[in-house]
Amino acid sequence: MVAPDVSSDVDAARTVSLTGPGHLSGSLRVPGDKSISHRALLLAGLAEGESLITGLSGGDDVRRTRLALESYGVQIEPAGDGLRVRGGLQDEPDEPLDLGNSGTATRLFAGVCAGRDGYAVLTGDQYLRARPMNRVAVPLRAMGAAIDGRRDGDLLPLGVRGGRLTGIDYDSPVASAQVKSAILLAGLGASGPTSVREPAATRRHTEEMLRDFGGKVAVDGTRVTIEPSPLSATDVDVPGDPSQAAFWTVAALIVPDASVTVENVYLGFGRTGFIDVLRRMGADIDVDASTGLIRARSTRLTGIDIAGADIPSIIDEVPILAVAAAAATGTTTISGAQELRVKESDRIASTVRMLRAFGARAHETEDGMVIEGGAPARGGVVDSHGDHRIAMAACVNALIAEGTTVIHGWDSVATSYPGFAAHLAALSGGAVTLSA
Ligand SMILES: O=C(O)C1=C[C@@H](OP(=O)(O)O)[C@@H](O)[C@H](O)C1
Ligand SMILES: C=C(OP(=O)(O)O)C(=O)O
Repeated sequence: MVAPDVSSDVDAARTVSLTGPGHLSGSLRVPGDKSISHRALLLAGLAEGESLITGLSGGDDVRRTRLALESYGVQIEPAGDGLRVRGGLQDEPDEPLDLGNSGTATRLFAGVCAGRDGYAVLTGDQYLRARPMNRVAVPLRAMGAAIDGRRDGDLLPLGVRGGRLTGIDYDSPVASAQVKSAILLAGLGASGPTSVREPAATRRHTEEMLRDFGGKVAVDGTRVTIEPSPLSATDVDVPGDPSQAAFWTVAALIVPDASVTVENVYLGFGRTGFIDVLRRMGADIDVDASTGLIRARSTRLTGIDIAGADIPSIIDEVPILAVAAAAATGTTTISGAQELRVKESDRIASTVRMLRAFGARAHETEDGMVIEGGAPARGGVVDSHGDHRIAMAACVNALIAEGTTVIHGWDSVATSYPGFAAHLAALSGGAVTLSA
């Protein structure tokens, strides 16, 4: 069994190379779920009392949430394998909040800052500073917060002057758990109830965990309502990240004679769409929901159509599913995925470019891509465009490519999965290693 978060020197390398084809077998645990880690720390910070949070993602994104809470005066200390968080935020942070590469941390903190009677500045790295923030700023302004930023208030750095919010009933134009979460967090301290309705159901971590911390949350279909309520401390043990398990699942399916088991994975609502999609492609995958186990074995995959309704539950898995599609027989069409254009990179463009670097036949459409599977993969040169998921997807594709693959921008992987390279080395029995 390979443990989560085994860092290696290669994690910090700007450029790596590896040579396929590789062999793959064994079992592992992936890092703690990133979405749940952000929320566990944040809600513990907002709650009255001390919470012990274990199993956290060791990636830089979650570290940014911890640092932002500390800027708000929250006491956070190591305790065994976890962190002990003593809840209680000051009205305003002592310094600008630098959220690094994390869209989730930024949007969730926008909601927290809006609910506090103080001033906060939110910023991040060059990729985050290009991502849209009006999707959260618009509803938070409607609740009474004053929010401004570059490009008509849409881009970081954002200045937020919060406090004295009024509850709203908001119809979100975008299916986004980050938008939903920002509004619910702001609603915690508003006068009156706050509701948000999404156009399609997204991951439910915020509403589920708010309840665990004593929040008054009601869910009616795709509409969530929060009553202003104090939170009280509770311990959280974060399960493994399904979005990271997806890389090893696809690797096991496309590498000949492979079998990989991932244990202790979160398999709750809105996160297992990649398993459904892969099964529709013919994949041999076993799931044991009671232990969070996913086992995948080499399978001949077939191309399918992946459309709008599938997208929210695979929103972060499209780059690795595209690798599976390129290895499949037949054509895969992905549509209704325009949200991918505003992730860490434009993931429609960067995924298609990555596939083409391996000799695959793929092209962009406005809201997705078309991949004609079956072309033999040959090693190529890939640029991650600063996007961890493109770098990891390229690494998996390299396992079935003839020759050497070079990946520029590998260091982005540390935002979510330090130790990915060590896990690959262990699963391949030392046969595939990344060289810096
Ligand atoms: O709420 C969350 O934790 C996340 C929601 C998704 O973003 P959107 O809400 O922008 O779709 C996802 O892409 C991101 O990695 C994590
Ligand atoms: C989109 C992602 O994260 P975030 O929006 O938090 O930067 C991701 O991890 O794929």
